[in-house]
Amino acid sequence: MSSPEVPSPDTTASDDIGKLPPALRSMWRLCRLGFSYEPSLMGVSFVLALLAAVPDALLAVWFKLLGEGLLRQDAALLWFAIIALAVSTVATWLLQTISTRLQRRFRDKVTIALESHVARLQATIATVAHQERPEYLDRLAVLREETYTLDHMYMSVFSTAGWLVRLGITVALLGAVNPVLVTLVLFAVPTVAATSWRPAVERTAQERGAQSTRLATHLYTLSTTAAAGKELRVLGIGPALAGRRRAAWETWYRPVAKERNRSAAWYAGGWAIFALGYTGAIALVAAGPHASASGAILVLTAGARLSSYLGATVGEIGFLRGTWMDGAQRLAWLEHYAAGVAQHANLPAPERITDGIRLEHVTFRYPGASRPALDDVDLFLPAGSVVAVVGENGAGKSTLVKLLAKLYSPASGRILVDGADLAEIDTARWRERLAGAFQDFFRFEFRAGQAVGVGDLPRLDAEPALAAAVERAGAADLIRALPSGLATQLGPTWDGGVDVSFGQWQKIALARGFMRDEPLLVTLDEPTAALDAETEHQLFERYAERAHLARQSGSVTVLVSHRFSTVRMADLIVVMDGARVAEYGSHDELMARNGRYAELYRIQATAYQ
Ligand SMILES: Nc1ncnc2c1ncn2[C@@H]1O[C@H](COP(=O)(O)OP(=O)(O)OP(=O)(O)O)[C@@H](O)[C@H]1O
Repeated sequence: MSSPEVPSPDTTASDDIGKLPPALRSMWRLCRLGFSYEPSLMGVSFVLALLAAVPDALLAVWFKLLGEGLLRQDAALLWFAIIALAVSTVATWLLQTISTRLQRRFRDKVTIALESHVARLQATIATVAHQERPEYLDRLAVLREETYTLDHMYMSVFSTAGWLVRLGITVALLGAVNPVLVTLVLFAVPTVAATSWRPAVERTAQERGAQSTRLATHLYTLSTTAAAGKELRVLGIGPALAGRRRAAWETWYRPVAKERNRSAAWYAGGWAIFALGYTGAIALVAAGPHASASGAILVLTAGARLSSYLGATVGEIGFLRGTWMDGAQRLAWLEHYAAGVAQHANLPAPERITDGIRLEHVTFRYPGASRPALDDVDLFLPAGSVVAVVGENGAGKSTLVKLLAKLYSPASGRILVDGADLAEIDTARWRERLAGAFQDFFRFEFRAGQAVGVGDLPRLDAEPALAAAVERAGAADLIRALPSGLATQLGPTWDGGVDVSFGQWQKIALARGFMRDEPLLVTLDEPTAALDAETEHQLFERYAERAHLARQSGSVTVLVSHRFSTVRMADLIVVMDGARVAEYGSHDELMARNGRYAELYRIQATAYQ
């Protein structure tokens, strides 16, 4: 089955992340998505939910006949009513039970499919802005919570359809006693309106405070996890953090509670109106012009059921309005955003780099930032070279690396790979040819071999490749010292898991970055900051040597480091200053120029003497 079309958000919105896409189309799309995962289970569950409603709603008729049989002393009618009551009750129970079991199965299967869909979307969006910008994070934080409840949506749709069938039959029965009774439905309108309006109002208040909830969750994680444990205790800021968490939660909760109280008052008012109508209906049938005992029995039973059916229907509609509509809209927005970011780049990555990577007037500003992180950068990174990037904190070094990895696109200017615009090269294929490691690496708590192997997924368990990567990263001693070598589980919270030091985690990250054999670009963004200067120096000496031997592959290595002893062995050194390239050249050239590099180099050399 083809994937349902994704509704596009309202791009006329002034807010630059765009409004959520239209509600109905998003909800319909989510239904079709569920159907595309499990068509038969969904179809059968739906039909059974409708069928189960019929005998349940007919109970009022059998009660009426029972009353009539008793009043008329009609044994045949009495027995018919009794058998019909029994059959209806058993049929309702049986159909309901089968339907619920099937719905659960459907729900379990769809849950995992939907969660995987959302996770895949977020993890594969080509750029990282959605994981760094507060507006995106707030929108996605709500979606992440809702993903766990989206599966309830399908159950709720089935139930709502069942309740509507019950309502339809009940209203028809009431109409048969006295057509005026159909107007009872009108008395339910305020309740239905209040119920469907309620979640939207509450949701808006929740989203307005989403940043405070994120802060509260962040502070809770800080207070309860090991990562921040030491600092927290040494600084003695635990109680202050707990206080701030409480305050952040209150900031979120106060307006939400206010909205909840306001909408609850409207809701209660709606129900009071229905109660008035119901009382009037009973009075009309029991004491009106054509009063009859059996009519009164039917109105009493059907009317009472009407109110419970209505309660259930509006409850489901309220849930659907809240979760289905909102979740569906957010999901459709995420899909649309992912498709938009996918950039229709279809050039393949080159087999090898023959000339080099050229940055032409590249300017980039982070969304919301007042000044550019890269400003009119012109640079040539020759094929087969090791290029070191140095500069003060915030000079734009990591940003340069992020642009080369296509995690962001330049606002203006171009990055050319052997003359081909990087923007035109398919992002996934470019990334397949990247390797490297970052200072803010991730600790993959897998088996050590897999924590390295994910650096080149097709060779996840390929022992020779793992051993080579470990050797390149200078991590062989570390792996040997682990109780089961590459098979050792990392992370103390897992069964038999071991913890390793920060520097050792960094070596594992580095080995992961060295998994790919023939990358076009290797980005090493301070990947050895946790290692001592001597170890880093030896590591890069070996690395640079190997990079020079493999020069003919054309691979370009970009190394960001603050250690000039490491930097000096690079073929080309780029000095960044205030988002611009201040100078570049080899170590000897830059020393001879006696500029910024020479000054920084001497300061560090003196400090180490
Ligand atoms: N995700 C982001 N959102 C907004 N601004 C950012 C983001 N990342 C970096 N910046 C800003 O962009 C500028 C360049 O940052 P970048 O991380 O490239 O510097 P850097 O030279 O790598 O610094 P360091 O040596 O400290 O790692 C800085 O002013 C920084 O505050």
